[in-house]
Amino acid sequence: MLASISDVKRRLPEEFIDYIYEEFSVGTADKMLYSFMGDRYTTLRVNTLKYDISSLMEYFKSINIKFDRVQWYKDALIIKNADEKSLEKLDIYKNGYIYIQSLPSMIPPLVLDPQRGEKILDMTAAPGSKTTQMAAMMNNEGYILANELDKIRCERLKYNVELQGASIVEVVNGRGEQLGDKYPEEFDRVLLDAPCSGEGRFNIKDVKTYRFWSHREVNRLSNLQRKLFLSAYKALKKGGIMVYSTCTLNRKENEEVLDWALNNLDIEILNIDLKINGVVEAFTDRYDKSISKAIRVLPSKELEGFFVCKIKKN
Ligand SMILES: C[S@@+](CC[C@H](N)C(=O)[O-])C[C@H]1O[C@@H](n2cnc3c(N)ncnc32)[C@H](O)[C@@H]1O
Repeated sequence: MLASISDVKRRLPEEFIDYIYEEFSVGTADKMLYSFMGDRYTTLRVNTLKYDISSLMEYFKSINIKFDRVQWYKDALIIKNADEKSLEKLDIYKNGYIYIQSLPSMIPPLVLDPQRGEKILDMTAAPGSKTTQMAAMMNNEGYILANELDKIRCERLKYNVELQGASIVEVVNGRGEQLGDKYPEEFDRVLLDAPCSGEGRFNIKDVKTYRFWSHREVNRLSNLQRKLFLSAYKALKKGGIMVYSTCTLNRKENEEVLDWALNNLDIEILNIDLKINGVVEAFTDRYDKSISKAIRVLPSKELEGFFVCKIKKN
């Protein structure tokens, strides 16, 4: 039986649903709730270290896999008639020629824009979607330190880095909070794709996505995100660029972390140039107006929810 919006309201935490209707217009909130029914198209990125988009499209045509291109990213495809499981059976998957990744998750590396030869820190990196994307963007020239706290996820990160042939990546297992003191002002760019409450990826068919949500957990994460932000700031060279991103919707883990950072650190927020449908400005009603340069990807049938901000250290 098909799920309905009342199933979404019944299954997700009531306080979370109330929050969505308080923060967004009824029309937008309804659309977001529809998105929590799940069932998005599978999307992927070609690994340009091993393959290229033209060959991939030719190959998919030859095996009758239908796809759409993504107007803001030439290396990404939306797959119309195959799911993740069937793509995983293909040799191009097993050999690391493609990486299955949601579209919004591809945005933070595009915004960070790592350059060949640079030194990059990926502070919370597993399972490595963005680490491997950055290594490909840099054509394996430069250096990426990819850190992850969770031991099991760290193994997954190592596996993906290896499979994708991302040879400039060094994987380490530790607390991101400690890296700023360990590597002061060492990196040209830092990605902080922070641990978060994941509200943008809630799916009523997968209880793991929302089971642990609570206001208390959101507050805990907001505190952790500030510590990670401070560490990322310390590890960044003066004039360096960092990206702060989450896949969650609430203010505490997004605008409020930035507002805290603007009040306590010497940073400025930069414009994001990508033109993506379904993207809106961050909230500024209670915060520094420059926070409007950060973007919110609203969760929809096409995209999971995301928050992305580009920051310069002065
Ligand atoms: C949003 S996920 C990262 C996703 C990853 N950037 C990607 O694109 O594949 C956040 C990661 O942070 C890790 N983490 C949580 N607390 C951490 C900490 N204090 N230091 C470093 N990593 C942490 C989590 O285990 C999780 O793997």
